[in-house]
Amino acid sequence: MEINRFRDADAMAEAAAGRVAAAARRAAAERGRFTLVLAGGRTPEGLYLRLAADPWRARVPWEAVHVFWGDERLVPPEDPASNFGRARGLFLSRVPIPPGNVHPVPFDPDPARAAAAYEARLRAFFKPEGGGLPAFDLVLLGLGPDGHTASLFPGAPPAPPGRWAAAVPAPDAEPRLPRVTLTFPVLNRAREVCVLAAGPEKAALVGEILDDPAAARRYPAAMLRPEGRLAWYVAAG
Ligand SMILES: O=C(O)[C@H](O)[C@@H](O)[C@H](O)[C@H](O)COP(=O)(O)O
Repeated sequence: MEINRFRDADAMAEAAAGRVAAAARRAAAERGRFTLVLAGGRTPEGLYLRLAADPWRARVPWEAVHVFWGDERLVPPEDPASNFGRARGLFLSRVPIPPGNVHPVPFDPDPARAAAAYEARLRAFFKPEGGGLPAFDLVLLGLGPDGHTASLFPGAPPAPPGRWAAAVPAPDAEPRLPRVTLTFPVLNRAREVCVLAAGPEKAALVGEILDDPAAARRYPAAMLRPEGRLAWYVAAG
C-alpha cells in the first residue's frame, strides 16, 4: 500500500493522470487491453480534464482502453448528477476511445433492474472462466466524508454472495439518489486501486482510516484490500 500526498488537488490530478497513462500502457502491452473503472463525484474532475489534454491524451493507448463505472446515480446521462454524463463531458467525448469501449451502467430508475443489467454487461465483457470475479486493471475511487467509497456506505448490508454489482437505495449522503455500485469483492479483485481524496477533512479521514484500526471499522473505504496494489492519493489543500 502506498500513500501519495500532494500540496493541492491540481498536483494530485496531474500525478493521477500519469498513473492512469502508465497503467494503460502497461496493460495494453501485457494483455492487449486496459480495463479502467472511473470514480464518480467531483474529486476526479481535474484528472479527467487532464486525460483529454496534452501531454496525457497522447500517452494513453485509447484504442485499448475500456471504461466502466464504480458506481452510478440512477438518473439519465443528461442529468448533471450522472457520473457517466460528467465523465463523457470532461474527457470521453474528447479522446479517441472507441464508442464500444465505454460501458456505463444501463439507465433504469429501478435499482435492482439497473444492477442486474450492469452485472450482465460486465459478465458479457469479462466472460469469467469458472465463475471468477473480474480483475479490473485500475479502479479509481473517491472518498466520502463518512468514509464511503463508490456507493458502499456505512451500515449498508453486504451484497449477496457472488454479486458483482448491487442496488443501493438513496443514501443519507448527497446526492440522495438511488444508485448501483460495484461490490467489495469486485473492487478487491482489482490489479490496482487508487483512492483520490482532496481537502483537509478528507486528508484527516484518510489518516484515521490508515492509523486507527478501531475507527477504520466504521469506514467502508477501510475495507479496501485489493489483491493488487492500493494507492491513496491525498491532497491536503
Ligand atoms: O457517485 C458518487 O457519489 C461517488 O462515487 C462517491 O463515492 C464519491 O466518490 C464520493 O462521495 C466523493 O465525492 P466528491 O469527490 O464529490 O467529494
